[in-house]
Amino acid sequence: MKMVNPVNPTTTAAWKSLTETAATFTPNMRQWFADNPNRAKEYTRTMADLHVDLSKNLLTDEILADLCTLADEVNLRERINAMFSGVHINNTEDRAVLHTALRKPAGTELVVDGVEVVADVHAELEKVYAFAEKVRSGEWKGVTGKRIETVVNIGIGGSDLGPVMVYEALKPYAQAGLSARYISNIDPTDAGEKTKDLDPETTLVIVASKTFTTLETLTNARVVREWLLSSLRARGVFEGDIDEAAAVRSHFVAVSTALDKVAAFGIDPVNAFGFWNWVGGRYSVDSAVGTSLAVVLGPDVFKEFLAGFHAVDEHFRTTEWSQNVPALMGLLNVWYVNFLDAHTHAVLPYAQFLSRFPAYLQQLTMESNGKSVTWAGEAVNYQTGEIFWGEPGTNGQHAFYQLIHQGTRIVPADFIAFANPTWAFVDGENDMHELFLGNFFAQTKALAFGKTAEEVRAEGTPEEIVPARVFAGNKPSTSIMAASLTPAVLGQLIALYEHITFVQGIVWGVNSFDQWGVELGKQLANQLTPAVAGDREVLAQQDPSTQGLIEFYLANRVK
Ligand SMILES: O=P(O)(O)OC[C@H]1O[C@](O)(CO)[C@@H](O)[C@@H]1O
Repeated sequence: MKMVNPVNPTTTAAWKSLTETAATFTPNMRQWFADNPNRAKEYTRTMADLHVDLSKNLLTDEILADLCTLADEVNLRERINAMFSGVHINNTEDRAVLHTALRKPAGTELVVDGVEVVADVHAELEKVYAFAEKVRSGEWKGVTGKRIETVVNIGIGGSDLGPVMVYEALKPYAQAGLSARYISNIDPTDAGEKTKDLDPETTLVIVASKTFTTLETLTNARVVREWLLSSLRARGVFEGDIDEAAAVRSHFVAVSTALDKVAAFGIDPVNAFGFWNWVGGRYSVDSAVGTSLAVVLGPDVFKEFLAGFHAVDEHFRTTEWSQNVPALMGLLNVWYVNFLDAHTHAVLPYAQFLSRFPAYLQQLTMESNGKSVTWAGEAVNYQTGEIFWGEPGTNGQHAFYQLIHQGTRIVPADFIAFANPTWAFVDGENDMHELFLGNFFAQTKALAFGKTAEEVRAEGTPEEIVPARVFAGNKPSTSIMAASLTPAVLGQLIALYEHITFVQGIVWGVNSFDQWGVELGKQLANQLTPAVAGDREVLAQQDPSTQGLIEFYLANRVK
């Protein structure tokens, strides 16, 4: 089925109405909450295990109604159905977009391009789980007969950020005696630091790359293979019957859609786990790309994680807009970006274990929606994309929150918190988690309601510094809570943001599933590398700034 051209959102009735509303919009959260004691209840939604309070957003019933109309006017429902049914909505790569099929329960069906994909997904998952169990039980041994203690995942972008974020988030579920590390950067420091205290005999390397052509990943894989072989050589491992090929077979497995390239690298195709070109890299943590997680956290945890995604998929696919959490959050973001001139979006998890979640979301949202042409190839005449960023609370409170509270910009913020901590400590009389959550509740309250000049004066503040101590309030935030950070809840959170990203992409009419914007830099890096290695002819072809930088490098490099 051919993709229908997107609707230019600025031509819709809802867009016009929202533009009119924005022109005279003077938010007053204090008033809104005073006028309607049910506001919190009326703007709170439940989705699977998530409790989502939207009431501290710059939102009225009228705006909400217009946003829902906008969703209809840009045909969001049809687009959702197109994605879930396998239409090639990634039109610049002529691919279906089916990360939602990765978490469909076994036994359900989905035929795409003549193939029953759910059966394929589960066959591959079973392969990953069987391998994971072998490593976990000690049946899988290193070449010298020792059981595996450390799994090193080598990948970058979607083949790294998802697995490392989930590993950090769900660490308490790791099997005792097993841990994971993640090498991504082509900066030699990354591989150097991550291997320096590792025992090669108990290390298993997973090379994860959808394309198996990514410079960083293949370079790191070669370097780590050399580290492993040379360390084993130094221990005399290859002096008897064991050869180097056997060591690579025992210590290297791969995850890729390009299994031929995996074999060329020397990894036994039997130890390669596949996925499909209809899974975008940034949407792939729930495929075999999560093999490190299945090994260290276990297949049961991984299954629970996938079930979390699926619960949100079903909510998103079947729920009307006014109750549909990903749709509402995506539409709200459009309201902020296109009508209230917000440029960035903060994600502030009150959970140390979610420290990598903002970085994960940066790839998800910015690689997806950082586009300036529509999927029909037309230049857009409105803003797209949002700059996602953030750090766990409370750390951020002592760093950048100042700007969110009192700066001139509007920074919509998503707060994420859990009723139960992973670690419990008591400090004197105080339960530490209560202190922690007290801060979370306080921040969203301060942002919404601020502090007036009268309130500042009433505290005895000298008049000349009253203005500096006023908090304007009306700073938008969404609070997302769950009982605990479980595998299912984490799957729900990821799927929530995947679908928020989709909603925004549909309103903006962009293809959220290609990433041509990363290509030019890769091409130029290939062209420039000889100059960096000292090739004067290639150097002379560069622009003066690039030449100057490379000259500085050549003059200062100590080899
Ligand atoms: O898994 P691969 O093919 O190595 O790609 C890694 C990452 O590189 C990108 O293609 C960007 O360069 C991402 O989209 C992807 O997640």
